[in-house]
Amino acid sequence: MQRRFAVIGAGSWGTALALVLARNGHAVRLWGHDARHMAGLIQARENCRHLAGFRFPETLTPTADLDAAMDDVRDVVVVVPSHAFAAQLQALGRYLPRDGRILWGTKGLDADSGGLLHGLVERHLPDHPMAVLSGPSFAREVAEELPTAVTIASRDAAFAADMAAAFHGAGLRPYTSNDLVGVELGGAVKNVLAVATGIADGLGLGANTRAGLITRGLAELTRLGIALGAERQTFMGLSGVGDLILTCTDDQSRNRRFGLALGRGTTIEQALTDIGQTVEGLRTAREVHALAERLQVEMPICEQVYQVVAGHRTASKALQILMARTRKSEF
Ligand SMILES: NC(=O)C1=CN([C@@H]2O[C@H](COP(=O)(O)OP(=O)(O)OC[C@H]3O[C@@H](n4cnc5c(N)ncnc54)[C@H](O)[C@@H]3O)[C@@H](O)[C@H]2O)C=CC1
Ligand SMILES: O=C(CO)COP(=O)(O)O
Repeated sequence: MQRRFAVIGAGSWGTALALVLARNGHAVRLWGHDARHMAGLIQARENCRHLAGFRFPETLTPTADLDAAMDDVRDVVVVVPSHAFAAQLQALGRYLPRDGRILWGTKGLDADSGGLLHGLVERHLPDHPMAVLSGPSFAREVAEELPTAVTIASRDAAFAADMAAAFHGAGLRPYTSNDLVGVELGGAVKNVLAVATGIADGLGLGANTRAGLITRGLAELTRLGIALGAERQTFMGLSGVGDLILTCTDDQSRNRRFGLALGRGTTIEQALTDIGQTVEGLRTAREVHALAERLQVEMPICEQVYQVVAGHRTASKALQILMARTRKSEF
């Protein structure tokens, strides 16, 4: 069934998700806060040009006007960076109808409380069905319709199934889950671990180091998840080990490239400027550090990433500390 969607956030991921929905025949309004960027998209559509190299579907309407984007819309897809998530939900509050439903593609934690993003949805848009879409999915590959599998998690199984049907197409296969916490957490923490593996590769360490960091990173992600009430098996799925492998091993990842730059001795500011896009892992490293401390969960790799990005430690010193930790049983 064709429906109307508002996609809020016209960066690479919001644009890719809007393309998926529009190609599936849904009427999609893509809203972005950057008026100049949106004017370019509107003009491209009017002139029947392409959107970031992709044919502009008839069903996709870009706009910088939130009133127009939200007019008569029930299903909202929020894809702004995590630092803007709370403010964006507040702005949406006055538009969302009583039966409105929210899905987000943002991967990160709440910048203020360090909590998961569903807590913000519960606070700002209470009593609306909500879901997160996460998993190994570089925006460009999704826009190119290269086969991609993701997870849509919601405590409302009917909503997850409905959203999975809306996004399902030639290039995107969504699975469903009821483990909202586990799926959200995997998407947030993998960014910190991608910075870690990037740092190691930037230092010129080998394939053994990378595989060790990914595996032990998965162990600490799982520990934190269980402390937060997630299900262990979620971390063996697409939003856990799947996204971890993708982001830690492929240079399309901005978080991995950020780590690579730090490992090679580039400053944080220069690395961010060179990447020129959202690097969630920087902020999330601080939030995971605080969360792990609060819950008394041992997360040595994330902790060392935090120490490096906070400027307390060099990358090579952080690696030395990890290797010298007290020996312990693997499981
Ligand atoms: N690019 C990707 O492959 C994927 C990204 N994500 C997640 O999606 C989220 C968005 O990332 P991208 O689209 O890739 O980032 P991006 O860097 O491509 O775009 C970010 C967009 O957010 C907008 N923005 C910045 N500050 C804002 C604010 N205060 N209010 C509203 N909009 C604001 C910018 O104008 C820009 O359009 C992140 O949490 C990221 O981790 C998730 C899966 C894949
Ligand atoms: O989340 C992503 C792929 O699943 C994108 O990762 P980066 O933000 O590191 O580019």
